[in-house]
Amino acid sequence: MTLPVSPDDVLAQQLVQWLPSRRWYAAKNSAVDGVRILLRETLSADDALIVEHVVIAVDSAATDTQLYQVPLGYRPGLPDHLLAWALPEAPTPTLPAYDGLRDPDVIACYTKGFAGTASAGALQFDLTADYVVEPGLHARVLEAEQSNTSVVLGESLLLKVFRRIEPGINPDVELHRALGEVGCEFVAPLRGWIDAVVEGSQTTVAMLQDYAANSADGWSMALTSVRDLFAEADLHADELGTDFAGESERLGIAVAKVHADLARLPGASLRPMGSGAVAGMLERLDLAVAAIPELAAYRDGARALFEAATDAGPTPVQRIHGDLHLGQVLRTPERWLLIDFEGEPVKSIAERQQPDSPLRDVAGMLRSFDYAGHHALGDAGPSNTSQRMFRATEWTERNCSAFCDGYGSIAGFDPRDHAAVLLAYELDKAVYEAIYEARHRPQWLPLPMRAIARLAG
Ligand SMILES: Nc1ncnc2c1ncn2[C@@H]1O[C@H](COP(=O)(O)OP(=O)(O)O)[C@@H](O)[C@H]1O
Ligand SMILES: O=P(O)(O)O[C@H]1O[C@H](CO)[C@@H](O[C@H]2O[C@H](CO)[C@@H](O)[C@H](O)[C@H]2O)[C@H](O)[C@H]1O
Repeated sequence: MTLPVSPDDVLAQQLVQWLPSRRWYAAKNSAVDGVRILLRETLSADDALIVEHVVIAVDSAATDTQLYQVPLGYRPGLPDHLLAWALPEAPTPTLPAYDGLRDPDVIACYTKGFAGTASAGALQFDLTADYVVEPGLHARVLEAEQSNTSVVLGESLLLKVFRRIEPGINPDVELHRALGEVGCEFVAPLRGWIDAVVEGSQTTVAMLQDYAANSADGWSMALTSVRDLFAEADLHADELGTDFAGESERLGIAVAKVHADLARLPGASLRPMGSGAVAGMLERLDLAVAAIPELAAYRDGARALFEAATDAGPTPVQRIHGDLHLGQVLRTPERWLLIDFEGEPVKSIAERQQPDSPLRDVAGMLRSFDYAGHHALGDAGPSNTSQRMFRATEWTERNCSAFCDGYGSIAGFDPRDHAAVLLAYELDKAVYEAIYEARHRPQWLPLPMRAIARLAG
């Protein structure tokens, strides 16, 4: 090998330029002031390929320091399909570096780590009892790159490499493990995880679980049903071949069963919604107003709705999913699975580990039915009073109702009987969505705006 890899200070500069264009980089709107390399572990090195597991701290004046993981590959000449994933060239001649999770040969180092056939260095690979991983599994990265990067191994396992990491155990691993231990059928079984010591703290860096090969996500299925509704001008939602209400009811049952299993974890109790929770919701609304000034008109209505929830008496609190929507559920041939228990990405891990109301998850699903029902309308704004708007709302109400029926049949209470609390969580979620859409998908902003007007107007 003739060329060296970039030294730490040069690699840090390359990453400063490269990070803002990554889908998984969370602080896109804040300038990166600097990158510090916290861990740089060589997993494999020969003349054709060097593999490094890199953990960095990203400093920015606008946000707290954030930690990210960047598995890197280096090759003397990058093949065409890796060029799109390359880091910017270094100022002095060095081996070209690229996002390693786009290269099956790099991923093979992680598979071998689980199989126990490669040295793991600073990374600690764990498998759940008696589980065995074969070292030669074919690797395929999931194209829909989201907050993290997920790789399918041998069409039977999913390796999710967390991008933004925080010290401690990641709730996705923690809750999948806890649910597996009590035999919950509504999550994909956890098979393993990887830890590293980062700045002195044990930190989860990746998770291995069963890959549900023949599954469809709830969002795509719901959209198919809505598309068919719009195509059949004479039919109501309940007359469609692709009526979704049966699935929504089964989904309600699955969510309630997961909640029942999560309620076995420490911290479950009955609690009224306190003034602290309302202050948090109003704080979030203030953030939304700063980004979308027209939301200021809903401040009084929102405050009244949030405060009504504090008078509503105690409701259960426990560990929950925390960011539940139709994109976080998969329909396998047998049942619904809930995925991605990381919680709301804007909260710290410590916040996400606090007991919270299961009604927050229910509200997340109700918001998602609202999104699915209305997103195909084109002009989804409040001015759309067409027949299609009427039918979209009919679809949404039908599926929200079926979901609550299913949930109530297991939970022992109907979420709609806690209307004041449920509405507060729906509004809080819509406010969160308004911030999310303004930042990432402004053309989707009318969806949460319409909900805020309905709930707090
Ligand atoms: N166990 C699984 N089986 C099959 N596909 C899965 C599984 N878990 C996640 N997925 C797919 O991977 C995508 C990303 O997973 P997710 O856990 O939501 O990651 P992220 O945190 O990056 O959003 C999901 O949208 C889903 O399509
Ligand atoms: O990436 P995550 O799954 O953690 O969630 C974030 O992105 C979601 C969009 O991909 C966003 O969800 C919103 O849009 C969905 C449709 O694309 C809809 O089903 C959800 O109800 C709606 O909240 C989610 O809020 C955000 O955290």
